[in-house]
Amino acid sequence: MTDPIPAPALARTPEELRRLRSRLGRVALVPTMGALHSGHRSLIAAAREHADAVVVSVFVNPLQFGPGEDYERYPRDLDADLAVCAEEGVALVFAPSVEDMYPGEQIVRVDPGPMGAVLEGAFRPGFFGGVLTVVNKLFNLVRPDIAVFGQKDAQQLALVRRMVRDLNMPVTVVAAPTMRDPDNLASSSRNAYLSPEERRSALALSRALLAGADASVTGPVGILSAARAVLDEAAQATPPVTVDYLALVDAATFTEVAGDHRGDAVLLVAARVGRTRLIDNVPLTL
Ligand SMILES: Nc1ncnc2c1ncn2[C@@H]1O[C@H](COP(=O)(O)OP(=O)(O)OP(=O)(O)O)[C@@H](O)[C@H]1O
Ligand SMILES: CC(C)(CO)[C@@H](O)C(=O)[O-]
Ligand code: BAL
Repeated sequence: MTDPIPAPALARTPEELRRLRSRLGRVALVPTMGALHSGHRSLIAAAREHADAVVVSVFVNPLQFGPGEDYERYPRDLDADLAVCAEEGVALVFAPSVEDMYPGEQIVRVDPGPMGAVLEGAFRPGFFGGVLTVVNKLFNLVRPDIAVFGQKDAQQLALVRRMVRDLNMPVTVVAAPTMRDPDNLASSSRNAYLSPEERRSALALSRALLAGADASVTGPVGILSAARAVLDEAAQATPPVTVDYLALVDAATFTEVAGDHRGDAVLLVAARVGRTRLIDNVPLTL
């Protein structure tokens, strides 16, 4: 018989967190909104490589959701998340209530600057201010040495890196590559919203990125037109894929690249299928 998997310690309040955190040495934090999947498992595995103990936060942050977004229906299942964390050898799960994270009005917020106003920031006004504010709060509460973020949310990762640099935060940011389901759809908690037909249409996102990456020797114009051709076809599918943006940006600044760009870039797509909004990206070296 195999030994039972030890359950991670669970902190529901900042006070419980403080007490339990003090017993851990070098900590790697994996911030999440729960509904843990293989993408989160890979972040936890990366975190294990860098520290004595892994702390996972599970918090659906109301500050980063706009009106009409899916805050209310976002999947929440703490017991399932704790089971995943136990399997992955997580030492401590921090799952605070909204009241504990925001006991009064959150007046002071982190300003993400111009990089937070484009792409995801343009389609979700206030989103990155909400993300960076809660990440800052989580850093102050957990006091991690390392924090692991997924490349899947590429603009979020770039902005967290920039916040840590610009505000001299004593945290090392580690990036983990995007995990994909067997059909190549980027793993995401929001995939659970998709019907089988919507999921079939949604596969156009990864196909478009692959077409763009395959055209990388042709430069930015060729990359974007190869990806656009796949998305144009998907716009006619049933159910249709409605693109919010397709962009090729500098990996550090998130400004759109010109024809003579050399260096690290990211090809990004955001699109809606039915009521579900999905994002995906592929890093490229031009
Ligand atoms: N497929 C993935 N591969 C690698 N990292 C991922 C993947 N999906 C999410 N992450 C990372 O996990 C962390 C927590 O993300 P989150 O809990 O929002 O998951 P999510 O599945 O992206 O959810 P959503 O559906 O809300 O976008 C983030 O750093 C995010 O980039
Ligand atoms: C980083 C994060 C946990 C902040 O709420 C969230 O934006 C996410 O899950 O990517
Ligand atoms: N995965 C980023 C969090 C969000 O979409 O709200």
